Formats: sequence, structure tokens, C-alpha cells
Amino acid sequence: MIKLTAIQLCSKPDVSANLQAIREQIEKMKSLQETDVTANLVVLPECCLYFGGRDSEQLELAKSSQPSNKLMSSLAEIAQQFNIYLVAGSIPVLTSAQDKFTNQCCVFSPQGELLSSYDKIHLFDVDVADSEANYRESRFTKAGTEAKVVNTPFADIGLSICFDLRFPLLFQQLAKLGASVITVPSAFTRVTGKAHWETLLKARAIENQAYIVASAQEGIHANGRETWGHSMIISPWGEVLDCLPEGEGYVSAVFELEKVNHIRQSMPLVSNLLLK
Ligand SMILES: O=C(O)CNC(=O)[C@H](CS)NC(=O)CCC(=O)C(=O)O
Repeated sequence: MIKLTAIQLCSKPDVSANLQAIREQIEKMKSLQETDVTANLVVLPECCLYFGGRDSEQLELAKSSQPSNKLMSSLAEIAQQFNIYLVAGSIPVLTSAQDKFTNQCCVFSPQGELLSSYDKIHLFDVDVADSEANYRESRFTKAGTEAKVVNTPFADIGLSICFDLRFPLLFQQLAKLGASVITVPSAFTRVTGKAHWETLLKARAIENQAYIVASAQEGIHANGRETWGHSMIISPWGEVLDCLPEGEGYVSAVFELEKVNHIRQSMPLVSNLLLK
């Protein structure tokens, strides 16, 4: 049996406190003890190691974690320690020009190897009616350009991050590349999350006939920013299998590849996508 888990956090501008919070939640996962579970896929939220500071601090963090990338190695260590596939939401990774970072999702095997990484393509330059008001992610972040699917022995996993959720063509591309699970590590604002989050997640699951594992930031962060929480796992038929509205914790569900195959066979959408 394969278990999907999304961890929900209220991350701080403090890497070691966040690493501790991540370990705490993974230790609580019942599926780590279950003998019939053959693999665990665990998804962390966007900005899982640093959130709620000033935007420029993420660039400083990206610089100070070079050249060996300390952030990546601490996440690899967690994957190995708990013997899990870890989709490590996102961390800032310095670009070669050194003036910006990419908002990068890193995927580790249970042996702690980096299997793949994905740079967030759609950046959140949006005005929102909340205390922050003007989000300008592109000020310090360089956008990615390439859709990524990671092959594992149990499933091909499509990667996305947060605001990407609003761009259905990326998800179609991931489905076309073979994804039967799509991960959505996020930090949706409270205002936009309340209005759109669940609807968008269900739509992406239904139209791509894939499991959606959406892990979220929640609560009020150190800089006053409020995030929506509501981490959830959605079936390829669009059912919410588990949801955590607020507080730190996790949600989990069983992954059944036969369900994806059955739905895609009886209602052929993915094979008819108008994509190259
Ligand atoms: O910049 C950081 O510190 C971390 N990154 C984020 O919080 C990102 C970019 S500002 N947030 C989103 O993409 C929210 C999307 C969203 O809320 C929506 O699509 O409605």
C-alpha cells in the first residue's frame, strides 16, 4: 500500500525551528508504523524552511546556504532518516547571477538522493485585499521555465508550486508527461485561499484525473501575513479524501494507481488533450 501525506505548517523565519516542526509532524505519521505500507510520499508546504520574514531575507538565506546547499542537505537527511519520498515544498536556491533565487521544490528518495527539482514558473505578483496588499514575488525570485515529472517505482509525480495552481495548462502538461499524482506545496493567502483554493484543487484533480496532494502554510506568520491552511488530498474523481482546515498537522490517503487508470479509461480526457 502506498500512502500520500501532506504536512501543514505555520513556518517561521527560522530554519532550525522549521526543521524541528517538520520532523515532529513526520514522527506523528501513523503510516510510518504500518507494516502494509510499502512507500510513503510526503509533501511539505511552499517555503517550508523559511517563511514570514522580509522578502530580501530569503535571498540572504539562499546566499548563505551556498556553496554546498545546506538547506537541501538537511531535507535529504530527513528523507533518509524516515525512509520516505519527500517533496520538499520549496526553498530559495541562488541563481548563477547571484542576484535572485528560484523558488525550488526538491524531491528526495528514501535514500536521501535528490531525484528532481522544479523551479516555480508562475510568480505571485498580485494585489490582494489583505494587510500585505501588494505581493511582488518576482522582485527577488527568478521564474522557472520547465515542467517536471519525477519517476518513482509506484507513480510518476508532477510538480507545481502554489500560484501555479491557477494555470491549468501546466497541469495538463504534467498529466501528458505521465503524472498520476500532482503535488501542490502552497502558501495561499487567507483571502484568496478562502475564495478559490478548494475549487481550483478539485478542478485540477477532475480535469487531469490525478491525485492532488496539496500541502499548505497556515495561520499568522511573523510578518503578519495570514495563510489559509486547508491542506488536502483529492482523488482523481475530485473527492476530498482528507483535509486539515487549520493548525499544524498532516492529512493522508491511500494512493491507488488502478483508480487513475480506471477513470482515465472510462472517461478518456488525458489521452485527448490538445497538447503537443
Ligand atoms: O514570498 C514568499 O515568502 C513565499 N511565497 C509565497 O508566499 C507565494 C508567493 S508571494 N505565494 C503565493 O504564490 C500565493 C498564491 C495565492 O495565494 C493565490 O494564488 O491566490
